[in-house]
Amino acid sequence: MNSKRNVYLDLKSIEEAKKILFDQFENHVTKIETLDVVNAKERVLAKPAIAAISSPNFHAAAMDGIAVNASFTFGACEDAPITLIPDDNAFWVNTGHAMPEGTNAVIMIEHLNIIDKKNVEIEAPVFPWQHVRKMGEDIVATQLLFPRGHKINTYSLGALLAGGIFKVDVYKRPKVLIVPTGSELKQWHEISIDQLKPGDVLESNSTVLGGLCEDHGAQFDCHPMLKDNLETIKSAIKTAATQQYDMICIIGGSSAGSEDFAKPVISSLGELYVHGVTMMPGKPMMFGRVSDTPVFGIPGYPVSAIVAFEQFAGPLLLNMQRLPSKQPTEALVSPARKIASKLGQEEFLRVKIGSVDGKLISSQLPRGSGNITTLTEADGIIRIPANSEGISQKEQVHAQLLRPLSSIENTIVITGSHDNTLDLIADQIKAVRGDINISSSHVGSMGGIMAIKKGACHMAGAHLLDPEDGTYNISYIKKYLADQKVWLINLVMRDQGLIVPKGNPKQIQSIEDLKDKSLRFINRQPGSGTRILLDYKLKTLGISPDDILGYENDEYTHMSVAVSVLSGRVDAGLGIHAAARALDLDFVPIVTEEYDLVIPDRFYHTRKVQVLLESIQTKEFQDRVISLGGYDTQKTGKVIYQSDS
Ligand SMILES: Nc1nc2c(c(=O)[nH]1)N[C@H]1C(S)=C(S)[C@@H](COP(=O)(O)OP(=O)(O)OC[C@H]3O[C@@H](n4cnc5c(N)ncnc54)[C@H](O)[C@@H]3O)O[C@H]1N2
Ligand code: MOO
Repeated sequence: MNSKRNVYLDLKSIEEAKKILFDQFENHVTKIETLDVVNAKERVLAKPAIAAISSPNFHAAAMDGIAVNASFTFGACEDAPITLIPDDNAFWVNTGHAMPEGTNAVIMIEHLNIIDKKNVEIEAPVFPWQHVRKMGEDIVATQLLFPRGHKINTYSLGALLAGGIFKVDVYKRPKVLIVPTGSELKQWHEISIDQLKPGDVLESNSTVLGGLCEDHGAQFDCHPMLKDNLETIKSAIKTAATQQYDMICIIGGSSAGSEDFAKPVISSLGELYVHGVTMMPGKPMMFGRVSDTPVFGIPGYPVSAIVAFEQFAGPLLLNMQRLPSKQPTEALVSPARKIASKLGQEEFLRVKIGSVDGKLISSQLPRGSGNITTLTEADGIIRIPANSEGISQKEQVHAQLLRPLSSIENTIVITGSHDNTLDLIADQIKAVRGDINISSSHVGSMGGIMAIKKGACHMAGAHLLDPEDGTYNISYIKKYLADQKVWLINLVMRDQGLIVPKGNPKQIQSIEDLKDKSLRFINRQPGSGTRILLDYKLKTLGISPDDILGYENDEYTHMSVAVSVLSGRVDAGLGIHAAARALDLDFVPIVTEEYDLVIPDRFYHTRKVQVLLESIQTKEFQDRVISLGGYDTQKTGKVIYQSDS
């Protein structure tokens, strides 16, 4: 360790930090360049676009037919048709032709009686300018087509060309240098997966931030990755600040660790304006100035990096091209459960959103800012203000939407117990219907039943054993969902058992073996079918939960139980065979259980649910399920029970 630890000097709110940023760099606007219109898509006009010519630039026939002077046709009727003589008092025209001298109307060919080559009759008069596109109808020469600041989209290209504008003056795209730092980082193209050692981290932020630069109209260069070394990073930033970059983003090393150098680099080379913003994720972000270039210290955690960029660097890049900040699309959502949040920092909470019974319901995703999937899984972001301790279940709140509402509305929301085949359904359904999505969240079987009761999902995955008669789910439906008609459809039969390390080093053969206090166990959360199964087994075997080391520690999915075993944190956990197989662990079978889908009748008959039910009955789906291991599909898709209330 060769450096002092950083401390945040003075945390700023997002608004305060933005004000400082814009006070400092408001006037940083890129230079102007002249481009051929055809190369100017997505660029921003630095000068107004004034039409050079009118469009059409002449009176043009709008239909195929014959051009006439309307006054010549007045008085024509069925009893007294008027004869037109082509090339004399009328002229054949096609759509788009210039109107011949002296004419001001077009009669469509289908309204003519063609007598012979020389004589054409009409039985009705026409009014002046009928079926004629007058000169300047669309664009008039000297008209302002677009003011400066207009972002040229595909439609704009058509208007510019039609208005005779072939070159435009646009703001240059800002150029950003992205500097990934961290001795632990490995480039994907320089390492194979099997060479990765504990502590190595695949570098991904520079690709993501580069993409975000482009989304904000900028270009980017990626600096080669730098080790955590103050002098190396300092020298790279010093050089970069003399080059033609409009912005520099140092990634990583923004927080308080001994190897976090962004802050000393910026302060020693220039001036640091802000270090620490009261937001989560992204708190340690910073910015300052080196030479005249804005330099950001972007936190290394992937979600923190994205939030920090989108809140600060992105808007500054837009301003450099005189574009306004992006305004996200929002919708009012109802949280499925109460959301707690820390006072004093504005939280960007990632949520899944489902549309159930016409109401948008949000369910919270994990908060970890190191987990990029909390964003890739998210349908929206709820911003919880710094002065709020959270959101109650009764409140409706605004969520920024990350995908279109139509796509959210076409999503089947599955809540409840976790099973690996739910991921297969999500993929399989896409093979037949690209517009239907699956969103599953894992809250345990009882959580799923309760979500159905509350109208918060379209279906629930459940495997709730009734110890009295050995049936699954039916008695729970009768007890908790007596007020509605539901269908119980089997998804799979699956093996539940003890997931143990490869080779089963502790020779665990049964649940009784867990009584050995030297064995560490990981449980599932209360209300999950697996937990109910364990409790049932313990009861019938006469084992007290106190006899099991780790009974009180729980995980939410089979896969996280398997990960706990793989990491060596525990010696065993109860879960499905497929989870053990997926991570190449050993498995001691305990029971074969029924995993079903509980579907309210009002959703059962909808097209999207029927598509799902059809897709689980295909051979392709069932073959994929079998290949996961530990599954039987003989009852898949069968109606197990139908309640009649
Ligand atoms: N004692 C404290 N520790 C931390 C604090 C704090 O206030 N006090 N803040 C935490 C918060 S909040 C955040 S956010 C992180 C920010 O960390 P750094 O910006 O210093 O980033 P690193 O430590 O370098 O990396 C964090 C994490 O991200 C990975 N990483 C870094 N760069 C990349 C990249 N280009 N691509 C992919 N992944 C990257 C890195 O390997 C680490 O795992 O600090 C907390 N700590
Ligand atoms: O800001 Mo950190 O991003 O809260 O994890």
